[in-house]
Amino acid sequence: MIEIEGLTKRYGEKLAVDRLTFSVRPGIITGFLGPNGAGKSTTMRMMLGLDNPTAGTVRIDGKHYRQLKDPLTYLGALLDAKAMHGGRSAYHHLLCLAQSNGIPRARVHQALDTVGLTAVAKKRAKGFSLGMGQRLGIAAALLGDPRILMFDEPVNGLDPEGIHWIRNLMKGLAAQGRTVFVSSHLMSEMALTADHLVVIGQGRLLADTSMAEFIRRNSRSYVRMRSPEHERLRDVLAAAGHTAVPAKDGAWEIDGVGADRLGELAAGHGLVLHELSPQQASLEEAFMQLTAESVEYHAHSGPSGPSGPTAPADPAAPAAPAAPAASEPAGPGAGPQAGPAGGWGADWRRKNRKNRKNRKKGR
Ligand SMILES: Nc1ncnc2c1ncn2[C@@H]1O[C@H](COP(=O)(O)OP(=O)(O)OP(=O)(O)O)[C@@H](O)[C@H]1O
Repeated sequence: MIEIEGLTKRYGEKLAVDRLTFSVRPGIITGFLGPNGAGKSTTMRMMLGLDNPTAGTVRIDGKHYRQLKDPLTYLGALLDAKAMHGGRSAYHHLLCLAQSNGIPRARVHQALDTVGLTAVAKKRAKGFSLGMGQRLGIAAALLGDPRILMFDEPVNGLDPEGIHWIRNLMKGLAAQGRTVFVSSHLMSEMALTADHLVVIGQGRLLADTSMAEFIRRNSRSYVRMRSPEHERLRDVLAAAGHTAVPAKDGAWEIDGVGADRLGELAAGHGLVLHELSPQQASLEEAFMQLTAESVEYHAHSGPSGPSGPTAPADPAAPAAPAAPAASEPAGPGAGPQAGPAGGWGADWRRKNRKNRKNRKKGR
C-alpha cells in the first residue's frame, strides 16, 4: 500500500505537485495519468525518496522510503531505463544492485530470465536498444521480489510482443496481490491494463476512480440506430419520448436509454434496423475531456506545424474537445500525446534553442 497525503513540490515559481492525496491499493493495477508536465515523474520521484517534498508525506507500507531496510525488497521501480552504468554488463548491473540491497545472487539470474535478457546478460548495457534497456530496468524493479512495483512509461520502446509481455507481467503481479502503480501516455494500452486510475493535471488531483467509472463520468454514451425507414424511426422514437439526433452518416444518435429498450421499441413497430449499436467513448477521449483545461503544451495541427497554413479541423477527430483552445483546431497531431513531429516538438525546439543561446551567453 502506498499512501500519499498533501504531497506538494515547488521548484522556485513552479508548483509541480499541488497537495496530492491518494492511496495505491494492492491486488490491482493503478494507472497514473496526466498530460505532459502534470507532475507524474516528480510525484514518483518523491515516492522513492529521490526528491524531497515541499510539504506532505508518502508512506510505503506505513513507512517513509528512507526508513525501509533494503528498500528494493519492498518497492521496485522503473523510472528512467537509461539510468544505469553503460560500461557494466546487464548481469553486473543487477548484481551490484542485489549486493547493495541484501538480495541473493540467484535473483539476478531469475530477473534476467523473467525479462528475456539471459542470452545478452554478459553484454554491456550501453550497447542495448531502447527496448532492451527498458527490459533491464524492469529486471531491476523485479530483483528484490518486492510487494510494490512502480513503472514510469514501462512500454516505452518495447515492440508489440514486448508490450504484450509487460501487460501480462503487470497483471500477473497484481493477481499475486502486489501493488502495481504505472504511468503511461499510451491510452489504448492503459485501457487494457489498469483497473483503477489516478489522474492529475498541473500538479492537482483530477480523478481517483475505477477505469469504468472514469470513462462513464467523462464521456458521453449513446446508442446509434440506422433504418431504411429513417423518418419513421425518428417518429417512433419521438412518440416514446426519445430525442434522436442525426449523425453525419444517416444514423440517429439517442442518449439516455439502453440499446435493448430501443431494439424492443423498433421491433414493436415492425421497423427494420440496419444498425443498433451502443457507443462508449474510449479512455483517450475521456482523458482528453477531463484534462483539456490542464494541458500545458498545446499542439498545432497542419502538415508544416505552427508556421505552415492552418489546417481545417479533422472531421475524423474524436467528438470530445481534443484541443481546448478555440484558436487551435483539433487535427491529427492535436492533444497531449502529440510527439515532437507536431507543434509540441516545435515549442520544445524553440525552448531548446533559447536555452542554448542563454548558455552560450553565460560562457
Ligand atoms: N528539477 C526540476 N527543476 C525545475 N522544474 C522541474 C524539475 N522537475 C520537474 N520540473 C517541472 O515540474 C513540472 C512537472 O514535471 P514532471 O516531469 O513531473 O511532469 P510529468 O507529468 O512527468 O511530465 P511528462 O508526462 O512530460 O513526463 C514541469 O513543469 C517541469 O518542468
